[in-house]
Amino acid sequence: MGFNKSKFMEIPRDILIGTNVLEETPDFCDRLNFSGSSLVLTGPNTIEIAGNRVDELLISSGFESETQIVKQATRSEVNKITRSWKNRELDFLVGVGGGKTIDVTKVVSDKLGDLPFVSVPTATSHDGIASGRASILDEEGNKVSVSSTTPIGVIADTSLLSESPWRLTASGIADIISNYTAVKDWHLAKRLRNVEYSSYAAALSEMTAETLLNKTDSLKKGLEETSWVVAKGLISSGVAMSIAGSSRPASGSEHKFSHMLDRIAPEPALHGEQCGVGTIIMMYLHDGDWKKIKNALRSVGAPTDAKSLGIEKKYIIEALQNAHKIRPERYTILGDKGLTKEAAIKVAEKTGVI
Ligand SMILES: NC(=O)C1=CN([C@@H]2O[C@H](COP(=O)(O)OP(=O)(O)OC[C@H]3O[C@@H](n4cnc5c(N)ncnc54)[C@H](OP(=O)(O)O)[C@@H]3O)[C@@H](O)[C@H]2O)C=CC1
Ligand SMILES: O=C(CO)COP(=O)(O)O
Ligand SMILES: [Zn+2]
Repeated sequence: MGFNKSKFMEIPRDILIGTNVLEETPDFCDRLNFSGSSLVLTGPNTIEIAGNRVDELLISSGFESETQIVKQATRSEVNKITRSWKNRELDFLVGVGGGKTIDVTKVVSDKLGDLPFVSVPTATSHDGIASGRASILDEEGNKVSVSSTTPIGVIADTSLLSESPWRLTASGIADIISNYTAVKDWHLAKRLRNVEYSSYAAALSEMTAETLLNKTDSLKKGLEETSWVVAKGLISSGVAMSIAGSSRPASGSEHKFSHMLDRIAPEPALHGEQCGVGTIIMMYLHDGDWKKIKNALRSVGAPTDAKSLGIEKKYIIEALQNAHKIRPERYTILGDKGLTKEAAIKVAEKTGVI
């Protein structure tokens, strides 16, 4: 009989971080006592950036390795990959790419009987790098956050990460900053709805956002130091989710807003970018220092309004009106009824988002 994963506080066993550490992938796999056959799951672009290199390194060190491209983070993609590999000899998985690829790797690992896997982010764009949570689109096209396998190891190559497009890094910074309102929402839900709350997870999440916010002036494109700082923040945020056993410490009303934009906007922006703009608005609703959030996002070049998100104002308003319908059991500042159209316009105008 399997254990109930929600009772586990799973965190990665080993995290390798530093310059050119991708080259140490086979040694890292040895250290994790892996042997035999691996499957490298990677993205259509990231296969060239790191996926093929990981595959080559494993093969040249005596592992058997095959590669498969993950096209999208959907349930059908997960099922397709699982079906093709479930009767094959596989000892471990390696997820190489952005948030979507790593999320799919987590769920495939879960479906293959908790097959151990290593997370190899190619960008510091999201805080799922080290967490056991995954966001997957279901058959109706709705994003669902599921508990899945936590990576047993993480390889964060700061030289590779520092060469990724700055837009991805800025998005990851915004995903961390969004912890501010996620924690405020969680605390509110504890007071009003008596929900399960972890002070440790909340404190870690908030401290991670605070630490990064105080460093935004030093975060610069192409600087390896920046990749170190952001990667550590993303890992720390992932650990907060593991302690909580849910994404609560890193996902509140601002994430609901982003998930709703993913559903309704014809061309959504990046996950962290949308969450960052959501944080400005939700901070305003919480009567917090939303200007500080906005200035920090602006200073790293992350979007702060509809125009820089590349999303028409009407979708921002629609998303604000409907965000509360995402995962309705997760109580936030948006309440059970959400914002009226008038309130949505008002808050978006006041904060300069539209
Ligand atoms: N599990 C969790 O706790 C969390 C999950 N998420 C999820 O993660 C996803 C967001 O992740 P994000 O990384 O922003 O989005 P994607 O995974 O969609 O990646 C965005 C794009 O960047 C490309 N890319 C990645 N690395 C590089 C690089 N080094 N150079 C050039 N291009 C690169 C990807 O390539 P390619 O096409 O090859 O993939 C992709 O085209 C969302 O689905 C979100 O829900 C977000 C936060 C937390
Ligand atoms: O994006 C996340 C944390 O940053 C995960 O949150 P969700 O559970 O809302 O997908
Ligand atoms: Zn997020």
